[in-house]
Amino acid sequence: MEINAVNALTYEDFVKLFGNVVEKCPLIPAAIWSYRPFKDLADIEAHMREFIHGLPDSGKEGVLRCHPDLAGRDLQSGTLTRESQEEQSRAGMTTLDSAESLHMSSLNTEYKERFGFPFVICARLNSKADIVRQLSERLNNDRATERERAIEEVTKICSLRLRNIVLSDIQTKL
Ligand SMILES: NC(=O)NC1=NC(=O)NC1=O
Repeated sequence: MEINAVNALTYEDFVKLFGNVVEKCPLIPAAIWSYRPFKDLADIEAHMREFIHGLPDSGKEGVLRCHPDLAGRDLQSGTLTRESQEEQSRAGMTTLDSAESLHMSSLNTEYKERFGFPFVICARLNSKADIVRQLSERLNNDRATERERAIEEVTKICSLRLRNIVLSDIQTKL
């Protein structure tokens, strides 16, 4: 999708197209629509990143709480968003055996009890083993460090989802 086509989108169409680039947080694209015209895809990503990093700690934790657990309840009940479903299945979360599933759920519970928000990682950039290792390692962080680390992962997920939308549209156009 050409950047000037993105810039020409109405507010409603912009939020319809980019509404879930940050999981269940349409507020973020709704807010950065005001910064159009965007120079290019990287410019949109930069505005999204700035907005997220500019949130107060409570806002950052709110964004994290909008994320479904990896291999969690939403996956089991089939209520993940399309993007999350695709990301989680590609990271092997849909083919865990019962021991792995139990291990993930106890680590997720321990993490949530410690930090008050769910463990978030960019599943598309990590294997199943990476995810378990990161979850175990990051449990040792202090809250402030872990909040920033998790938000970094949110911005990676956002960038990949943004590219998916803008670049895949180009493919259908060609
Ligand atoms: N808790 C999570 O990290 N969830 C997710 N990461 C992704 O990349 N997709 C998800 O649903």
